[in-house]
Amino acid sequence: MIGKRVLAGTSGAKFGNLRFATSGLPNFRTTTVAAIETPCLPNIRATSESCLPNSWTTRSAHSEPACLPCVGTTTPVTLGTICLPGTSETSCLPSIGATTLSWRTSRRGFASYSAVLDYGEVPTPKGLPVIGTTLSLILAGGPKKLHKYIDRRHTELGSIFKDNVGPVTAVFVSEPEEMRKVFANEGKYPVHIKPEAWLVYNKKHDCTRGLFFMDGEDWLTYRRKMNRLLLKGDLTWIEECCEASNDVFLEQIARTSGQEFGDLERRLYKWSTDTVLAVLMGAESYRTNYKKIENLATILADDVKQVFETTCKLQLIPATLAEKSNISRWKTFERTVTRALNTANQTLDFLDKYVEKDEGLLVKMREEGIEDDKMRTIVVDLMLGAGDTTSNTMVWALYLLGRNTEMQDSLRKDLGDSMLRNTVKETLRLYPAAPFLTRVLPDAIAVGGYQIPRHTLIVMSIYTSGRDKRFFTDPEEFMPARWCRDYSAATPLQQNASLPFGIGARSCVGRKIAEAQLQGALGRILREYKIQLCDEKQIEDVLEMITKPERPVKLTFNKI
Ligand code: HEM
Repeated sequence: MIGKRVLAGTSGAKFGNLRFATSGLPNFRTTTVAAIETPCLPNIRATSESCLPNSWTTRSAHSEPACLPCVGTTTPVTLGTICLPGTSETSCLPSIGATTLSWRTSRRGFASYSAVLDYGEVPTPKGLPVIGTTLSLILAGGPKKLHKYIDRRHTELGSIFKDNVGPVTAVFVSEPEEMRKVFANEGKYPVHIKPEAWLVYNKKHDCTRGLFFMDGEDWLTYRRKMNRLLLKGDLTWIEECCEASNDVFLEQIARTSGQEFGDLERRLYKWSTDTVLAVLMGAESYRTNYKKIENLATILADDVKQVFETTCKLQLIPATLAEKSNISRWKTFERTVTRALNTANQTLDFLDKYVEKDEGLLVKMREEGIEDDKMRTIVVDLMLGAGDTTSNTMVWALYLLGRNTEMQDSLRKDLGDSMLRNTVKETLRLYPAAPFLTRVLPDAIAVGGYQIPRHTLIVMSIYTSGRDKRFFTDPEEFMPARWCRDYSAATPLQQNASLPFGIGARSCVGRKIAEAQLQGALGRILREYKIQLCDEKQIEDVLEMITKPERPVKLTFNKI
């Protein structure tokens, strides 16, 4: 009579390794007892048509919600005994992975039971002892293909599974609602994972770093201040700064119009660096002094690119080991980071001299009461961190548009803000710069029907959720129009399925800068030029810290 005990029990009552959360129970004491006594879950489907008093819905971690038909009888029926792990009939629930069992009666409304399975039940790929599934990852193409490997695992094991990636065990989640739940439970000081090589460097050189590396109260204090400056209120000033750096970029395009726009990636790093410098100085100071800072901006952009490349080369080796054995890759990385930090510091001193008006982020940060040393730390990190994501997103946008000249034509006919926003959104859906977002939660949480202990590394598979065909028809297709408000498929679930900037308190603080920069530049390029790829062959995406094209994109801007 476990069912009865469940009904009479309270929400969260635990039986064996199952926990039941209940809702609406008082109404169901009599009618549903019999039904609740019955469900050996795998049998529900088989017997429902003839036996269940009303309509049932089962939702499992692995299957779509399925509504079992109403059979029009109101007589409670006992089908058997509930199967619970730890009782004599133990095998049913874990095998189906059911998480919620809910039912509806004509007179009494709705109630549901959630069965939360133990952490040990989280689906796990078969792996070898000690090395876990590392071998499978290597066979799938290694860390560069990690996002594809994880995507395949989701297809195989469902929207939640546990895997060892190298020495780390992580729970991967791809269901939008469950990802939201993780963010909603991230606590006051959300914790994300930082690249190990950087942590080792910071420790060795006693180097304090910006927002991405901060934690606890220190992070919250400065994050709130930066939110006020970069995400809230009237942000037209940011658009003006982006316009100023886009002018420089568009001039370069004009000079090379009709020929291959060589060194695309490097030039886009420079464009992203210019944008950050313009934001720091303010649009007018940047325009007036651009020539004076141009050389330093070029050196900084190249340094940032190299930091990124040398960090990627350390991806395969545990950084602590690389540092201890002082291998040449570590030495190169260390040298490159030190140089980039010096260049960024030097650039900041230089910029400060040329801020002429009461404008720009440097002035605003001082007004916000951010102390000079803290400002330096935060700003230097913005210079080092912002280049990769925006430049790379621009490469993908140009590639996707270049492959689809008809799309370019149709966008040109309706080049309003919303279409440009949709184009950036769609680019990031297909190629999210960060294909995984990480959180380590302060408390245990039920995700996807499993109890995840506190401090477990939870990885949100943004790449997989953004290509989920339940939310995006023809998910591999580049279709900016799918984000139009009147497009029938644009649902809140879609919004949650594509989270390139993350969500919640620790989401990207530079989002408005990135969007203004990308939308502004794409609008001007599309208005004035046709983007033509030099090589039409499809380019695969690889993971090198961010989702990148596996070979350089080559293209020409042809004046319209
Ligand atoms: C397309 C461009 C960009 C994308 C896709 C992107 C994406 C992200 C993501 C996914 C995070 C981590 C969120 C998390 O852990 O939940 C993040 C954090 C961050 N981003 Fe961006 N970003 C972009 C551009 C920028 C730019 C232009 C800046 C600055 C000018 C910037 C500054 C930061 C900072 C400082 C953090 C750390 C925030 C914190 O830990 O509080 N990002 N970004």
